[in-house]
Amino acid sequence: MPILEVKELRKTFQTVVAVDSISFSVEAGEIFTIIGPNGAGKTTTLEMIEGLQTPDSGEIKIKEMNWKRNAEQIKQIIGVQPQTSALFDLLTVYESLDVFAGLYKRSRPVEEVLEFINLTEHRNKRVKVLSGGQKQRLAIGIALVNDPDILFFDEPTTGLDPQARRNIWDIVRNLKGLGKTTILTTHYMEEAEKLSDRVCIVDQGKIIALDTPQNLIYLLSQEREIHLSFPTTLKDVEKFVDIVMQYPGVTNVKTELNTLYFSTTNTEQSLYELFKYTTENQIEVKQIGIKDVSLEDVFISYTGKEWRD
Ligand SMILES: Nc1ncnc2c1ncn2[C@@H]1O[C@H](COP(=O)(O)OP(=O)(O)OP(=O)(O)O)[C@@H](O)[C@H]1O
Repeated sequence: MPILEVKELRKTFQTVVAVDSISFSVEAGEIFTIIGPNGAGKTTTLEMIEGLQTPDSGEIKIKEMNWKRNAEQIKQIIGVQPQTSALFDLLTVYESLDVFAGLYKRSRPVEEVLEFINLTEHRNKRVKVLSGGQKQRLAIGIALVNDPDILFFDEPTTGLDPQARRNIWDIVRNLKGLGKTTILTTHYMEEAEKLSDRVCIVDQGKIIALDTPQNLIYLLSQEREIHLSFPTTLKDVEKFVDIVMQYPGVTNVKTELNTLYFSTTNTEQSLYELFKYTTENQIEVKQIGIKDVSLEDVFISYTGKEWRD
């Protein structure tokens, strides 16, 4: 049974349709990422699930409960990361966690949360002197104080440098290790690809694709772009191009200086044939490159437009 089910969720603001009939379900223990460009409807979707906004229509079930009937029980089992701007500058890290822990019936010891978000050594620092990454980790800590089953993080890594971003990824992965479910939003394709079990791509309030990152990429295309460089200019270039064209699945063969480029839907067989040929003809290969399809290519393929990060 899914831990979260969302059916036909819809929300409009005056003339803007922010969320347009969105449905999905999330299994316990998943890292589920909602990704989309600015204004796609990610925050509105998340806030409706968190009970912070009321949908115009649609259904939200969290562990078979709903906000109308079971608001108090739901609040005990979810954790929502606040915006870092909502933290109190003058409180220390420890005090910030302690204040929030006091709001719940069941809470985790603050020391444990500090350890989990790797802020133990900064426990007595005031919020205002923390770095951006430390503030985000503290905000995640606040979401953890009631030891929730489901966590909601809205763009937890926006604006952070690569190392600070990776520290947040580690926390999310550790939460998965504890069996927690995390639903997060992001602008970063790489983050969705590396971190998530499943990715829901939204654009203009609608889901345009939902699957594991691997499947999304695989379904789009099995085609790869391959290039091979040689130490010297190839002899009989035209003959070579003709031979490569005959390999199964190969299209778009071209050469430029000492490099051969082609696309193939059968990477393994094409490379096997190619290396057989270069070996038999004693052609030395200097470098080989294979370009993978990324989630960004998936977005462009579904929407026909560039990803606006
Ligand atoms: N309170 C509001 N009043 C009016 N329009 C709103 C309100 N909240 C959101 N919108 C509009 O709804 C649409 C979806 O906004 P939302 O914040 O959910 O998108 P988002 O994907 O989270 O974007 P971002 O990545 O920029 O945070 C946008 O067009 C936005 O301008």
